[in-house]
Amino acid sequence: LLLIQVRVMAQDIQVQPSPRQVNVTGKSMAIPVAFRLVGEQEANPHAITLLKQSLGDRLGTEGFPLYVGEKGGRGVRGVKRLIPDHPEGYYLSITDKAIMLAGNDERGTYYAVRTFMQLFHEGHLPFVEIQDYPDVRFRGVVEGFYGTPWSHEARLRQLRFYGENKLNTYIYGPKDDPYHSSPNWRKPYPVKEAARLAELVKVADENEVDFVWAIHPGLDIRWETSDRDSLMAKFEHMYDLGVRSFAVFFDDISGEGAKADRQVELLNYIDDHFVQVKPDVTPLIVCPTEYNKGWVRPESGYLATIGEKLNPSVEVMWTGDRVISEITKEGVEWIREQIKRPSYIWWNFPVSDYVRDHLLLGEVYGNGKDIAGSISGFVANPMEWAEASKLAIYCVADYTWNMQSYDRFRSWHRAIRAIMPENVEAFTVFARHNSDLGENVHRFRREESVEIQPVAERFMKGYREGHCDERDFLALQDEFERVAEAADLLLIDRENEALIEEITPWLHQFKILGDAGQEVLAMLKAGERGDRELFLRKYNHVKALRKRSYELERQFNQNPYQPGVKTGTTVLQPLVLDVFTEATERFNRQNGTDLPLLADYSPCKLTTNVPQLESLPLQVYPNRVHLTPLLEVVKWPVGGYLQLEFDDAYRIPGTRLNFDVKGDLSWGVMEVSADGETWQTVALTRDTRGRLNGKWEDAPVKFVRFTNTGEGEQQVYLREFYVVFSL
Ligand SMILES: CCCCCN1[C@H](CC(=O)NC)[C@H](O)[C@H](O)[C@H]1CO
Repeated sequence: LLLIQVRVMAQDIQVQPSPRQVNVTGKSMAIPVAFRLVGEQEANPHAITLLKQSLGDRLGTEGFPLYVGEKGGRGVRGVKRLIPDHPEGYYLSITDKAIMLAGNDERGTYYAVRTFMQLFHEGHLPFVEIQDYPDVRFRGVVEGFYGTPWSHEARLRQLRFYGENKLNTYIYGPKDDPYHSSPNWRKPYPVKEAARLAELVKVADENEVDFVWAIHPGLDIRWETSDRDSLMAKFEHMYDLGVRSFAVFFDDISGEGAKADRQVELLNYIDDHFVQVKPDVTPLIVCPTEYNKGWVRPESGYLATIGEKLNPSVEVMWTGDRVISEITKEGVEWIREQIKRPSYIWWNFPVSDYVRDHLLLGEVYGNGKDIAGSISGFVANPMEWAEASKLAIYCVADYTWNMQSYDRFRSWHRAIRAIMPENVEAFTVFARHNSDLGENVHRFRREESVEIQPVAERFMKGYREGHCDERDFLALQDEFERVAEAADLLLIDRENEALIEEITPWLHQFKILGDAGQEVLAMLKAGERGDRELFLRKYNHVKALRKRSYELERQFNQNPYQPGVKTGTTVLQPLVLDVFTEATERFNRQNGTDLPLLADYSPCKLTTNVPQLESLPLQVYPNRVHLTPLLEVVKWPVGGYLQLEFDDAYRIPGTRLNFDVKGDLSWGVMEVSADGETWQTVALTRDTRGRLNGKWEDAPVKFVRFTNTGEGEQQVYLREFYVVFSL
């Protein structure tokens, strides 16, 4: 056997997640042409399958000895005391005598094989000894977001990805699956969906992932035996499909379902009569109603009830100090006191169901590296974009396996290489500028465009003071060129089509941003040189790009919450707008022109003869326009009208107004028109909260107005008035 003395250093050992203890001798050998497998009968069959898949026909009864198995198995007898005594721990050694893949348990053996497969480095096998085990017991993903649940194919890809990255938990809990939550949590899955879930369980097993099926009964559960029996029957149904891990989610509910003592009674019943009596079911998991510190009401005694009365074997989930928050040592130690057990972290990142127009592709950071001792699990709640979520999931795998050695940038960069090996540079540029959330209800923010941000700030400051720093100018131009290049390279990428399909709207938006950035800088230069003709050419091009950007926003990713497609919102987009505005204002001053500024572009403008509404600002979103609510009483005279005029003809799938008046609104009428001449009335219906809702589904219109056609002046509060429009 040719012993090639290729030097191998510890850092050459590229294993993901990073192993705990690695000793190298510095030597390596060529990969043997044949391996003699020892221990096949006793070892974890999934580990054997994986070995066979990776070694193929090299594996047989002759050749270099390859021992595999769990502690106590004959094949790994000699290294028993070297195997770390931790769940999922393993000992791996490669010498010129033999290869040893020894697990502390079945999953440990599987992970030893996973690590072994990554050591085939350029045709050599390094002589190495690894002792490894994970920091966190349960690691993975909770599909627990609002919005379109992941597809079956996306879930299969996820489970294989978890196997590769030593994640051992996938919790199925999509909020919008009617059989997970109301109204059908009591019903068995229809045949087709049941078969798909059974397949997911099988593929999860093969990848050593616990498939946890969660139920979300709290919206309409009644605390009677009939509903308890319904829930038990549903769990039996899922057990028959192969599910061996179960969860009950009581999050985002109020009323009867939120009562702690009732919840605990049900959970203990499930634990005593289902989990503990079945031979092979893992500990029950519950997501409590008070699942973050911000929502804890001490007088409710909710957490105290959980802590004192819930069976100690039940895992309790926790999202941290707030719904969306970084997980700190102080925070997990606080909750551990309350619930009298380690918490099972539900980390609400990279979930984006409250900023649906943004992609969260940034680094995973902000969580303590010293929390392992106080938590039992750590699962990430992802975006509805499964492939795009893999960036963060990869980093969570790294972080939860070996916290102390976790390096947020190195992990993020390795994630990019793992997900887009053919387009690392382009995807890095794209991810760098698609990571912050923008303003949002949870006030959770992430870094974005970190490298270019100081350059942009310094350049803009200088430009406003009258000088244009050439070096910064060139650096910004280079960055916008890279943005445009990255968009085009990724749009034609075929190595990960599922990912490209998810992010295509954002790639188009990114291309427009790259072009607009280059053009707005060219416009600035033309202005500096007094080249009017060129300035106007660039000015018009940027306006056109802006309009295209708006149209993209109205065409893709439509949803009732944050429709549209945002990219580079924290640094690059504001920079384009700032340079455009400053250069245009300067041009207007120098040439006595009044070229409108970009900010003026809007698809909708307001006209009214009600004095108090004249200067009412509009909140214009890609497919919704809101009137800013007014706190004072509005005096609405007879014949007074408020009119919205759009730049194009649109359908009006929804409109809502709320004047906070007790009686009906017989004095007012809502109408639409395509030409401002002939008008049709929109029927309005009052909902339970006194709001008037309407919609227009006939021919597209350009005008929407509301008029006081009554007998006298009305006094109203403009609480809410919005119109949803779409092409
Ligand atoms: C005002 C209510 C906001 C709740 C938001 N949470 C939900 C529940 C949750 O976090 N459970 C632990 C969903 O999971 C969702 O995905 C996530 C973030 O938007």
